[in-house]
Amino acid sequence: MTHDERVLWCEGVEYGYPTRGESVRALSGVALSVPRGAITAVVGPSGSGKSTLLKILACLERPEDGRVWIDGTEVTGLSARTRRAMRRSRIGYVFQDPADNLLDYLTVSGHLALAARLRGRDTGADALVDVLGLAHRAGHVPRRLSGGEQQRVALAFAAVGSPSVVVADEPTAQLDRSSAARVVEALRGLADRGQAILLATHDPSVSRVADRIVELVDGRVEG
Ligand SMILES: Nc1ncnc2c1ncn2[C@@H]1O[C@H](COP(=O)(O)OP(=O)(O)OP(=O)(O)O)[C@@H](O)[C@H]1O
Repeated sequence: MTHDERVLWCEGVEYGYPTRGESVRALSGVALSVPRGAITAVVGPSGSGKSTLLKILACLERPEDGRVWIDGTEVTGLSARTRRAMRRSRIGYVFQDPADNLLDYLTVSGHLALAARLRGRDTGADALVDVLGLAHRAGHVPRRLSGGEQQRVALAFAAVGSPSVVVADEPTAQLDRSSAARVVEALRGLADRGQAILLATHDPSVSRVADRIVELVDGRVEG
């Protein structure tokens, strides 16, 4: 990967969770780059640090040490307010549970309009609805949608306005096989349109379509 292709990267990331007595080391010296137009999958055993790494890269947590860059800006030292603004405009985040991603009272189109307003741009919202196979669901609220459709709405919400990166933590974990397959297709469609995607997964059907695999073991990148 050339340096021009990467939109998000980190070096020397360290993180530990304070617990009574001693801290649980979750990440040690992690370096990673995420290029545009590709799916980067973080894989590894349960507890290896995948979710922690995604939260740090998405500016939801600060690392204890190490640095993170988004579009060439080093974000670890920025104020909480600037980090929030960075997150809103440059990062789309998809949580594992569809219920955590959507608002009960908003339709699919309502979600896309809200995402465009929050991000300050609405480029491609209509095309996203098509790419993600949601056109026939535009007027529906989440409870009228299947879990897989809800995750595709969450992906659309995350991708409106083409943020620098869409980050998805185990996006298929709560889905059956065929719904998961549609979500995987949707992720591929977004990447093929140039979107950078970073995800964590246990699901081989997801890691199979990834362009790059990063394996974490005990908080370190393998290999
Ligand atoms: N809030 C917390 N307090 C204390 N320890 C935590 C906390 N969250 C995570 N950890 C620990 O940090 C390590 C990394 O956890 P993390 O959730 O990042 O792993 P993961 O690879 O995403 O796991 P999974 O695949 O099970 O979701 C684990 O040892 C975990 O027990």
